[in-house]
Amino acid sequence: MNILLIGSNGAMGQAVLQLVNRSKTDQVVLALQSEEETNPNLPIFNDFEALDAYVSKEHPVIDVVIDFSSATLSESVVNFSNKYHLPLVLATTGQSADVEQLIFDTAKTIPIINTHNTSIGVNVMQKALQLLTEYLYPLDYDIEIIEKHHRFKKDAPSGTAKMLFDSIQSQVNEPLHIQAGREGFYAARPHNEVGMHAIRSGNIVGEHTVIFANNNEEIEITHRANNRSLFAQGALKAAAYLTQAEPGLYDMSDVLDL
Ligand SMILES: NC(=O)C1=CN([C@@H]2O[C@H](COP(=O)(O)OP(=O)(O)OC[C@H]3O[C@@H](n4cnc5c(N)ncnc54)[C@H](O)[C@@H]3O)[C@@H](O)[C@H]2O)C=CC1
Ligand SMILES: O=C(O)C1=N[C@H](C(=O)O)C[C@H](O)C1
Repeated sequence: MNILLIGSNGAMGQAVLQLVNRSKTDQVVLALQSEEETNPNLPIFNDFEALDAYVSKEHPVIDVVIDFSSATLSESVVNFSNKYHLPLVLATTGQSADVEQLIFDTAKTIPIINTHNTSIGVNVMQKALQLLTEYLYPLDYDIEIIEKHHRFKKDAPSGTAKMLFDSIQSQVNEPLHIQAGREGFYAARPHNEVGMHAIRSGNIVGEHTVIFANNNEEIEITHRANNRSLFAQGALKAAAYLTQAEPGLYDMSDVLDL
């Protein structure tokens, strides 16, 4: 696969490059990042205007776009991919509702995976959460989500925490309310509240815990990412899947056949 990598010198961009460098079949052929860098083997751009000018003039062969950058770029990433009919793995987190709508609309013309977590573990954990919620929420168990990440993470709560919430909500017939952190004195916790707590510290790669508890017992289910290569591996799997896919909005359960 020929990959256009958005966010190439970031923590995740570097993890993707390391993995691709060991591959016999995949290569990053173009890159975009905010920092200037000259690489004789890889054209690197700092904005979409320059990237667009190059692509429209040189017509490089690109099979897929992988984006691990910033939510501030997502609109441009989606519009660029659409303009050149390129499948898109959108792995960046923190998009606004407007951009989510743009992603939904654009997936009518190109294949898109919009996922906040490309790991196998988190995607299987979502299935486990659905089962736990189905049985325990009606029995009055409280549900809380705790996520922990490195000090450089810009968005909170994490995209994965929101995905886990969506899995829980999918099994409940009433609207759940996200309570982002807690402070001060207020009335008792309503049953349909899901607390969401974001820890930022050191170089924690990424950890997500969901607690189900009543007066007598607690169940905790935790996913801990020990390194970033698992996210890069998932993104490459997703990219390969999209190169064979019709236009549409897909998720990792399609890629992993869950
Ligand atoms: N879906 C998943 O499995 C995962 C998603 N992520 C998400 O990926 C994103 C990136 O994470 P990290 O690599 O840790 O961040 P980072 O801060 O280390 O890297 C960000 C990259 O985006 C580029 N960038 C940012 N703003 C830009 C701009 N205005 N113009 C051009 N380039 C720009 C930077 O130059 C850098 O290359 C975050 O949204 C994070 O939440 C991270 C890990 C896994
Ligand atoms: O920013 C990160 O690092 C991560 N972001 C993703 C998220 O917001 O869920 C996934 C992973 O936990 C790492």
